[in-house]
Amino acid sequence: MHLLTEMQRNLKQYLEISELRKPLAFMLPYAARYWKSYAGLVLLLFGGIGAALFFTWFLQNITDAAVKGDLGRVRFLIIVGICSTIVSSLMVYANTYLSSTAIEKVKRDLKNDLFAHMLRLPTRYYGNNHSGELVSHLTNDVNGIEGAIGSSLLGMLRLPLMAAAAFIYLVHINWQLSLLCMLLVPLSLLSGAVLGKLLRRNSRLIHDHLGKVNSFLGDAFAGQLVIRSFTLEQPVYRQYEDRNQKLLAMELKVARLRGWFSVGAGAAGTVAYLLSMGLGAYFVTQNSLTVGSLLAFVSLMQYLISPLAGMAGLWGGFQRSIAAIERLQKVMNEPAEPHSLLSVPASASRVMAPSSIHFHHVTFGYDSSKTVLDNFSLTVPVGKAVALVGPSGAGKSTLFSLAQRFYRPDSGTICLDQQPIELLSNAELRSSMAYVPQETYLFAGTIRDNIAFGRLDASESEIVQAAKDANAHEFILALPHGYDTETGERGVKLSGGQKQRIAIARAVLKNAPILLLDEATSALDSETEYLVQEALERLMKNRTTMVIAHRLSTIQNADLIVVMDQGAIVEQGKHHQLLNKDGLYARLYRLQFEEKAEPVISKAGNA
Ligand SMILES: Nc1ncnc2c1ncn2[C@@H]1O[C@H](COP(=O)(O)OP(=O)(O)OP(=O)(O)O)[C@@H](O)[C@H]1O
Repeated sequence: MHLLTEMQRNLKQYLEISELRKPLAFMLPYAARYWKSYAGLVLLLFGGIGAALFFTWFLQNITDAAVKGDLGRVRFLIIVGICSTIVSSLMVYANTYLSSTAIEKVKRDLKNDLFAHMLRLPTRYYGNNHSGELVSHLTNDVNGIEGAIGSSLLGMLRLPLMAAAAFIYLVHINWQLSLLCMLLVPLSLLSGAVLGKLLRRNSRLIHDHLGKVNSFLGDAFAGQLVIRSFTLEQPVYRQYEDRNQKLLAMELKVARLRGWFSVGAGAAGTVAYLLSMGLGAYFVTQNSLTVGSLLAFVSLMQYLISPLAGMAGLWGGFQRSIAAIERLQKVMNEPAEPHSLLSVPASASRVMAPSSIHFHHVTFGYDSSKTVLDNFSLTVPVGKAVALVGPSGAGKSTLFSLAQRFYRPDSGTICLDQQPIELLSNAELRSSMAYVPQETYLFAGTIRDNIAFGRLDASESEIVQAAKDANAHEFILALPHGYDTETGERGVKLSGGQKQRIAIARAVLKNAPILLLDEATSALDSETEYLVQEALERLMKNRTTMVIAHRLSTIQNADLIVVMDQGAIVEQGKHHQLLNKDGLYARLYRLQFEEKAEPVISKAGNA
């Protein structure tokens, strides 16, 4: 008894049934939505088996009728054969159509769910995973599931059913010959199990590698200007070539595995075929088997042998799909944000009244090894502008990320007025803030679309007004198609100053009571700088504003300047107070002043 359960456990492990359970359970609800198509496919599967048996019967009978010279029966059988060929062709069409519909619909649903889930994943996840890898999940992996929910799965269902039906028919024709076929069963189970394990492991490696190649390509295209200006085309091409070569080597390994399996399965089938032919011919000479029965037997053997040889392909496709599903499951199992933008209906995202922002004893680090903000406290009063200044890495941008809850503090609280932001949904929190980033990201689309991201239901006149307030209207009208001008991927067609004003227009349109402004570091010509500055001052009016200032000349009118260093406030006050203090602010200010002065001196020296 103990030995039996032990054997059972070993066999289970070998066939990896338990490992298959989770990925298949994950796919089941998706497939279940299209149960009608699948039910149709199962019916067609039985229809297909019936057709195979029918054609065997047909072969047996037409041969025997021909041997007996019974022309009337031959004629009748030919008519029956033509009719059944028409029916079986229709079944092939229905099978192709139904399986494609079911598979494509499941893929669509899975992509939608996956993307929705990805949108809800915490910011940290995006920091740890390359965008190319994420795209790979939505493309390579989703396309890779086909084997587990489509052709391979149905093929694998068909194989044992067909084998069982053929076996019953074979026993009916001649039981001694049928025993020969039994040899094939353990052989196919064993080789399938071994091959499955190897194929799945290799397929997982291939999917992982594909994800990395996608990430590499994403970088290569996003950074193409860097590649060109540093003439990195050759080394980048070589790296791609290497990765592609590695992929080829992996694919060839899988091909070799499948090839060996086909050889083994084919050889086993041929031996069984030759044996049954030889033995069958002997039975015919002994008159214990008719010629028709022998032909029927041989044809049935083909139904058994060819799927067995094809099993390498089916099993390979199936295992490859399981590896893809496992990768998708990993993403879907990542915990999503609890207060999700997507889980809140749009109507709930109301614009809040002007409020103050309070950081109470906030401590935070992106990872446990390094504290970025240490017991940080700051109040930004209603309608006032607080400028954050400090050396690179002081933690200024981190404050913005925490205020928008892209990350959560390790300890301490952040409040709008007296309300901790933890009590607000993402929609409530983020609709009360407009963020103008240092680098404006322009999505592919028109200028109008890009401004409308500030508020999707804005009218044309509101969009134009926002552009006017952002000092962007004039330059937009001067573009070839005005507001309909395509900005192109990554907004390559606009200058830095123009992009900034589009970002300001977005913020104007959003009309949020709190403004988070990350001032651009890149220097603008004085006219553009004036236009940007004027637009910003208009935007800041009557809003609670936090501004990260890189150019200290622009924040001299701020209500409060907070100087940060290594995650803590080291000084605060008005511009002149801080200059008089002669501390870090005064040093940074002098540094910028000298930086500006230096080229002038060196130019003068050269002259
Ligand atoms: N996504 C992130 N993951 C891990 N560490 C990060 C991340 N973003 C920032 N850091 C680290 O946190 C620290 C503070 O960065 P932060 O961007 O807040 O500084 P900053 O004052 O805004 O600098 P800068 O003026 O250069 O933008 C730095 O040491 C930085 O390396």
